[in-house]
Amino acid sequence: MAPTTPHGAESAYDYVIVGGGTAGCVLAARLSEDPDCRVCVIEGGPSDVGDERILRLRNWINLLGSEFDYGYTTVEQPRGNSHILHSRARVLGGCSSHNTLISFLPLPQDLDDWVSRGCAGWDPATILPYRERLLTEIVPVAEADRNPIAKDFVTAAARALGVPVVDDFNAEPFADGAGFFSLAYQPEGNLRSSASVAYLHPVLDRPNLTLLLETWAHRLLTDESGRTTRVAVRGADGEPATVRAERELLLCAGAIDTPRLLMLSGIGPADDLRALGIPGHADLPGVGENLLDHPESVILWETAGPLPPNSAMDSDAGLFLRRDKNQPRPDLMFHFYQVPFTVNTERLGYPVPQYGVCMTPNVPRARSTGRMWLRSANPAEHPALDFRYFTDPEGHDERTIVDGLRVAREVAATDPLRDWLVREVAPGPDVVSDADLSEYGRRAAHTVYHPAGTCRMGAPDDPMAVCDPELRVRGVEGLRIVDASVFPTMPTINPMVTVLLAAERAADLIAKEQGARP
Ligand SMILES: Cc1cc2nc3c(=O)[nH]c(=O)nc-3n(C[C@H](O)[C@H](O)[C@H](O)COP(=O)(O)OP(=O)(O)OC[C@H]3O[C@@H](n4cnc5c(N)ncnc54)[C@H](O)[C@@H]3O)c2cc1C
Repeated sequence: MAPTTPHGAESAYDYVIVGGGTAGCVLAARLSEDPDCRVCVIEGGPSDVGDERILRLRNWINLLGSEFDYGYTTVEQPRGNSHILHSRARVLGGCSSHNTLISFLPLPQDLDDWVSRGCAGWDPATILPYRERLLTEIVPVAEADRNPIAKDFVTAAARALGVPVVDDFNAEPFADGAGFFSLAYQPEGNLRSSASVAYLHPVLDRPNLTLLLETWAHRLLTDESGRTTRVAVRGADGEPATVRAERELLLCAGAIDTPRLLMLSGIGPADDLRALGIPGHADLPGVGENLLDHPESVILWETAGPLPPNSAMDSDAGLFLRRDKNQPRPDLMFHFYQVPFTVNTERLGYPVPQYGVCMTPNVPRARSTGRMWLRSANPAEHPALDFRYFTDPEGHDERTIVDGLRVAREVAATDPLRDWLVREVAPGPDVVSDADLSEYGRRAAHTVYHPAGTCRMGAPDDPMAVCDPELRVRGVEGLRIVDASVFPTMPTINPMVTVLLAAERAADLIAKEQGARP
């Protein structure tokens, strides 16, 4: 932890937010509602304002691996796929400017899990009412975007599996069901209602809100009193500078970059950091641990010809299933893609059909957890990510994928979906045994792009908790984390709305604490 100011100017604000992503945009908008409160956002990527490539939801797939993607890779995954590109958005709005904007409230039991992990104040009765505050426009996929084959997938899934057709997954907690998703978008024009569009665009002219774009935070610094309130950045012009928070520094850099920044600043597992020559500031062994994700696999069919063209973002419908009917929550989830997603099957040698669809069964509450760590003290070097996919000793995650591939075939064999499909391309009808389905499913696996948990919150006596339930970093004064890294466990559903709710709550926690100060 370098206590000195690097070359370049130091500017000061009340709150400094590192990362203008999903959570960062919410916090920036909420904290700057008070005109006397000076808020600065440090964002590594460019603005999304007026950029059609970002703002048009259906272009999301073209952003994968683009200039707007940090493009993390993993260490070898002996039981999974070592070739996954872990996309993380480099643009204002963060992953909400890149993702498919599927919007689910967390299920009440997902939040109960957090409370049982020592996260007081994150119970459903406290958190779910924040939905009323969300500024993102969340609506079920519009009728005009409902492709006939996706409709037939929903009908076939409900018929084959005996689950209800769900009109609005956010109307009430659900146990299982098939249906079109709700998306944070404006169907007219296919425009994103990302955290950036919904929260920041309307308030960009606030004089008390400063955005430092294309600016990379690479180390946290202490001030004269020992509080961690300053951050060393490299600006768009390549020049070093320092930004100081007079009230609090808020880390919103996401589940990969928040722990990365902490570790580069000497906040993390002390022995590991010392071995890299990084002076220790706070020994927090949980930083980088508990790397969570939703792993998925893929099953691919060729269709007779081109499909009707309408869609919101090519994966508009899905399915939740309970294999264990004694449980209140689904334990298997599917996205239905009306395009062939072949990035992993092609690498395994399967043909790429000109016209096709796929289903991607995923593991909603995976039991394999991973970790990430720094490879060196060089802030430019990507950290090592080890998701340890499919390594849980009970084999739960692998079993879920095998069951998912079989369930997918049942749905595909059911009217009215059946008539659209010419043949199963991958893994192909000859792959039927548990062992063969597992081998294929794990090698063709992908991520649903939901890393979380790497700075988890927890009870004061939990040695692996990085922050307390009010999101303050333990043993480090002046620093709070607000992003997907604080999740103690993975919610069953796609997590963006959970991040938005967490950021709304964080804004309240910060305001309350500020109000309590003399
Ligand atoms: C392709 C894709 C599809 C997805 N689809 C869905 C979906 O449909 N529904 C859903 O619920 N979830 C989806 N997700 C996941 C969801 O988008 C994320 O979980 C969520 O947006 C994470 O929010 P966050 O605030 O934690 O981080 P982010 O939104 O990633 O924000 C982090 C921000 O910090 C900035 N940053 C990072 N490091 C630094 C630094 N050192 N200095 C300055 N700035 C920095 C980044 O540029 C970024 O803007 C998807 C994700 C991806 C990538």
